[in-house]
Amino acid sequence: MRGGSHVSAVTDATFDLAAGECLALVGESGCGKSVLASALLGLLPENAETAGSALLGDGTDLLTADERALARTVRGRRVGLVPQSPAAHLTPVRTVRSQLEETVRELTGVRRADVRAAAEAAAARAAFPAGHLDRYPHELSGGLAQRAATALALIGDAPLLLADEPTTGLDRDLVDRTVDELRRHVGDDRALLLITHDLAAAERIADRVAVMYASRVVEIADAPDFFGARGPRHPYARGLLSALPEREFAPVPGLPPELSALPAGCAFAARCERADEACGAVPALSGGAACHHPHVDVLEAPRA
Ligand SMILES: Nc1ncnc2c1ncn2[C@@H]1O[C@H](COP(=O)(O)OP(=O)(O)OP(=O)(O)O)[C@@H](O)[C@H]1O
Ligand code: NI
Repeated sequence: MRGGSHVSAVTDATFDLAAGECLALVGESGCGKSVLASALLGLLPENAETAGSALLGDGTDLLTADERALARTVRGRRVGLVPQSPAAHLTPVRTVRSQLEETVRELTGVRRADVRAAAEAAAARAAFPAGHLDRYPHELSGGLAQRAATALALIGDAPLLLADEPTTGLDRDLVDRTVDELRRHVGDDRALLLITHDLAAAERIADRVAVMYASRVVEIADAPDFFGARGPRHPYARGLLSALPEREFAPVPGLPPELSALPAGCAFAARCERADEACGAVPALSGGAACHHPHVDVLEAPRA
């Protein structure tokens, strides 16, 4: 892509997401999480190549649907997005109130007389202070822009909501409040894909966890298993969890490979104490982990 080189940003990502469910997608910076979200919105750059499919419940394939259909019937309506860089998604020349009201008019059947109140209610859901509604995006802190973007994304009540790092720049209380609100959005009949670095936020609201490493989904697990005594199966996922301050606070040694120069076999092998010659071949995702030597024991040091 950039400079003519080819980046495999997402490979072998297979998962499903049912109504009523929250899946947290976690993994280090640059592993391909946001590219995956872009693919699910039909927002990949023109020169991107895709293979496979990303199906909505009615069979619409988000990877092949034409741009007009995506813009008219999918984005915002059936697939909502809390973008990773909200500042870039807010319209610079319009106040937050005016953007919220426009989205209410576009995506809901609210009567004209009630648009203002509906916009204010959306702001309140995302803990965006009413006193800042008449500000322009450049007058907002990062955390406030984040909350404005979350408020906008909640308005359409989309059956699938993608939240790409929705808690960046928020302190712990607001993180909890924001993810709880996103979880409420799911209810019984909507789904949430929460992309996050914040494993505590994932533990708080996710039903399942998908771990991405160097463009691949390397583990999918039920959240209570993943965070509980059983622990993750994949050595990388175990390492991510152990790196948490409230656990062992020991980072995974080494760095992930460049996605433009992925090794032939398991991309984690170079950092993995379990690696052997079997790892020269890419492991398939089976039994919840893409690993030749998954952990089958329980975590040695369960949480205090
Ligand atoms: N438009 C693009 N052109 C070329 N490469 C890109 C493009 N967008 C993303 N990439 C590359 O794809 C890879 C995955 O990027 P992505 O933004 O999905 O990572 P991420 O997991 O979301 O990271 P972060 O946690 O930092 O947001 C990176 O190597 C990035 O440089
Ligand atoms: Ni990202």
